[in-house]
Amino acid sequence: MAKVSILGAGAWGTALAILLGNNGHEVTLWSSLANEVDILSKTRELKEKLPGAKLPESVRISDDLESSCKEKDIIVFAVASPYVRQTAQKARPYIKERQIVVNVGKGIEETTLDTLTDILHEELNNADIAVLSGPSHAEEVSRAIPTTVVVGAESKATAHFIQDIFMSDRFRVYTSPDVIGIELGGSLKNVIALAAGIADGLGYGDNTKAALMTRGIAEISRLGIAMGGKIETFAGLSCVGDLIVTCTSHHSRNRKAGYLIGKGYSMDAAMEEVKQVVEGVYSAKAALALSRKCNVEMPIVEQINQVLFENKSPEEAVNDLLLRDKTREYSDLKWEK
Ligand SMILES: NC(=O)c1ccc[n+]([C@@H]2O[C@H](COP(=O)([O-])OP(=O)(O)OC[C@H]3O[C@@H](n4cnc5c(N)ncnc54)[C@H](O)[C@@H]3O)[C@@H](O)[C@H]2O)c1
Ligand SMILES: O=P(O)(O)OC[C@H](O)CO
Repeated sequence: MAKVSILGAGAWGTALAILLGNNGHEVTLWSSLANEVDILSKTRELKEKLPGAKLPESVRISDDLESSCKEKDIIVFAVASPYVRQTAQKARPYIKERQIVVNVGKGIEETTLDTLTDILHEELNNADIAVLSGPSHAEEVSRAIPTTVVVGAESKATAHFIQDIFMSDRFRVYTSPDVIGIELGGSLKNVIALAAGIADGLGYGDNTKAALMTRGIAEISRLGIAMGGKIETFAGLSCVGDLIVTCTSHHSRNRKAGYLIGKGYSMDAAMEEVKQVVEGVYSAKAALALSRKCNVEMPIVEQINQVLFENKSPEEAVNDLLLRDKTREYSDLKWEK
């Protein structure tokens, strides 16, 4: 049995608390949001986000960061990306040397272009930072629906330690040394999921969505490899796997926001309607900035930015994608004659 603390009691933090509590670990679930602490303490359930999924009795709910961080084997960051840095700054005094910290959020900071593990490295010096990611909607994990994810860590020992703690007969965990590849796949797929949702909202078909998903993977892989990620990771759970689930699932917040934009909502109105964090909106500008910094072409990411932030109509964005200059599918593949 391990002592685990989860910082962030939204849908994902709560689903992981259910998983880890049922795995027999001593779990503390912390939130800075009084309404989350209140509702979970009173009802043991996040009724609006995960109806019917009860926390095991053993899970402790807390609003006290010091006791939540002290003497833990693992601290899990399940915080929406815009709040990761401030949460890490608040937790810093209570984090011990070489503390294992696992990021389970997905995003890139707009102002610094840092991944969430980069932020944790900067704010929690000397902690042992890892990432857990993959196709894993909280609505399904909280109901023990079979799910697979990957954990990335700098050392094999840390990856295996985290794997053992999270793994159950319904939650299979693979390991990988490619932390940056896992982070980028998980964050950038949200931007492509917005595009897939927009195509659905416009009433386009399966062909259009398959095109966006496949060319989206090409864009993510190009950037990811330029930033040091490994090609295999972009064909794995944290990229292709998560892209499939996010672009096709009725649970996806990113796909739903895109769908509403395709139906004519403004970005702000769509985010308001979804009511939960839409990470792709926060990562879209960062993805565009990274593509320019690394000199990597990302036409879908460019069009999504114009739709979100420059009032371009989604129909015009689709036309501009289809009418780009003719090109090869993969520039590395060349003819012999
Ligand atoms: N929901 C899912 O199914 C799921 C699955 C896998 C990964 N994720 C990722 O995990 C992260 C958390 O997702 P979630 O659905 O639990 O998000 P959420 O919107 O429910 O928020 C999670 C936590 O973020 C913090 N937070 C949110 N708003 C805040 C505010 N205004 N001020 C301070 N802190 C605030 C709180 O600690 C909150 O508990 C995201 O990056 C998401 O992409 C989500
Ligand atoms: O519901 P979404 O679109 O925020 O996606 C959540 C997770 O990333 C799915 O693995």
